[in-house]
Formats: sequence, structure tokens, C-alpha cells
Amino acid sequence: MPSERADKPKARYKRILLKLSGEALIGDGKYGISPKTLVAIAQEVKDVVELGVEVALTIGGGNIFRGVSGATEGMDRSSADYMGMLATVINSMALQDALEKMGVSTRVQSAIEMHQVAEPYIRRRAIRHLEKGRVVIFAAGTGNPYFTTDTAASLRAMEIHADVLLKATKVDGVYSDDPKKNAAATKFRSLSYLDVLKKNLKVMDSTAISLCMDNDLPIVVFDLTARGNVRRVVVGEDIGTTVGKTQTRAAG
Ligand SMILES: Nc1ncnc2c1ncn2[C@@H]1O[C@H](COP(=O)(O)OP(=O)(O)OP(=O)(O)O)[C@@H](O)[C@H]1O
Ligand SMILES: O=c1ccn([C@@H]2O[C@H](COP(=O)(O)O)[C@@H](O)[C@H]2O)c(=O)[nH]1
Repeated sequence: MPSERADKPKARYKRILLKLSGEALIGDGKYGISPKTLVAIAQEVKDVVELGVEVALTIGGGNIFRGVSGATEGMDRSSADYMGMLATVINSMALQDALEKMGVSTRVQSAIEMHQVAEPYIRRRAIRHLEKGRVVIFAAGTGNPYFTTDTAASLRAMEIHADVLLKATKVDGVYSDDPKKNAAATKFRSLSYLDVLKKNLKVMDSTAISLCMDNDLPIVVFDLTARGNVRRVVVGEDIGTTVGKTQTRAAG
């Protein structure tokens, strides 16, 4: 019988930045955090930690609050964005709790200082945690309004020298148009950064894409809701859409 070690597939990446959709935490509910979904997502993270991969996370806040929505309702945009950043802290703490309950060692580092609940963001310290096998959760986005957690994920990925930015979301890749709104939209297998920008594809914001393009950081967009997908991407299975210096190719 093969040993457990022989069975373990080899990871394609040594260090990843996994960006989790906040909205995905809603699960079957309408708002907030579904405990069942939270556990399922934490299990996905644990699976890749067990492969020996160094894992940094950012999580969005769309299940609780988005600054743009607040501004549309008449709020000052910056105040609304700070509320959005606080929402990501709530999600980060929830994820930390779920991971620790599974025996995964974690640290939350917040871009907005709140010593009672999280470490402040210190780049070198984050890298040290990763080297020790701890999952580092980057909370509060970039700490600045007018940004998103996709941009925060790109920035942190660059800072910690991650090999890839994995965007785990509610769609199974990048489409010619928003697949939730246009059923005729077609999926790409790979896309160049420039094509994402030129085609104005909204799966990630343009600041995040530009930052990755300027620093040559590959992105994989894939479906978080299918069990085992994070591990599949990490071991190099061809799922989702890869965005990088590659040529643009349709799926199928
Ligand atoms: N061209 C496109 N291809 C794929 N998805 C697209 C495209 N344009 C828009 N989208 C939408 O992008 C969304 C990305 O979801 P996600 O939840 O990750 O957004 P987010 O704002 O980054 O995160 P959060 O939910 O935490 O606020 C999906 O809901 C999808 O419908
Ligand atoms: O650097 C950042 C990151 C986030 N925000 C605000 O938080 C919410 C939630 O993040 P999502 O990426 O949309 O999930 C976002 O709408 C912004 O309001 C920010 O201001 N700066």
C-alpha cells in the first residue's frame, strides 16, 4: 500500500495569496456569515496548508457592507469605505476562528490598527509567520478608502513575494460579460492582463489587474463553491481562468 507521503500531490506554488469572496460567506442565506459555509471554506484552506503551501488570505466584505453602496445611499464615500474595511475585519476574525478550531495556526494582521483583535500589518512579520507555517489573514484591505480587497490582495501578494494570486469567487472563471447577468457570456481559459482591461471585464477591479500586470504576478480566477477547488488550483489542475502574460484563449 503506498505511503501517505507518496499519495500527497506536489503543490505548484510555494507561497500563495488566496483572495476569498466575502459574498461567498453568505452561503444559502441573504446576508452575513453562514456558519456552515465558513467551515467549508476553512476546510479548503486547511487542505492546502496540509500540502505544505504557505498561505496568506484576504477576504472581501461584500456579505456585510460595500462602500460604494453606502455612497449611493448618500454617505460620504470615505466613511462608507472605512465601514467596508471594518466588515473585512469581521470576516477575517470569523475565518480565523474557524481555522483555529480545525487546528490551523493563524494570525490576523489589520491595515487599520485595532490591537485588541489583530496584529498591525507588518510586512516582515507576516513573512515570518508564513515561514513558520501560520496562515496570515490580511484584514481591513489596504487601510485606504477608494480601494477594494482585490487591490489589497494584489498589493499584499507583491509585498510577501507570493507566487500567485488566487481569486476564489462565486463564478468559475472570467467570462466575456458578467455571467450572473448575461447567460450568453462565454468563458475564457486564459487571458492577458491587457485584454481584461481592454475588454473592461469586471471580475476584478482595474487597479488590482494593473498592479499584477506591472509586477508580472499571475492570477487564477476560479469557483470557491465547488468542494476541493482551492486544492485543485494549487496542485496545478487546469480549472478557472488564468490571467497573466499568456495569450487570450477561449475555454473548451
Ligand atoms: N466578465 C466577468 N467574468 C466573471 N465574473 C464577472 C465578470 N464581470 C463581473 N463579474 C462578477 O464578478 C463577481 C466577482 O465576485 P466577488 O464576490 O469575488 O466580488 P468582490 O467584490 O471581489 O468580493 P466581495 O464579494 O467580497 O465583495 C462575480 O459575482 C461575477 O458575477
Ligand atoms: O483597501 C480597501 C479595501 C476595501 N475597502 C472597502 O471595503 C469594502 C469591502 O471590500 P470588497 O473588496 O468590496 O469586498 C469595499 O467595498 C470598500 O468600501 C476599502 O475602502 N479599501
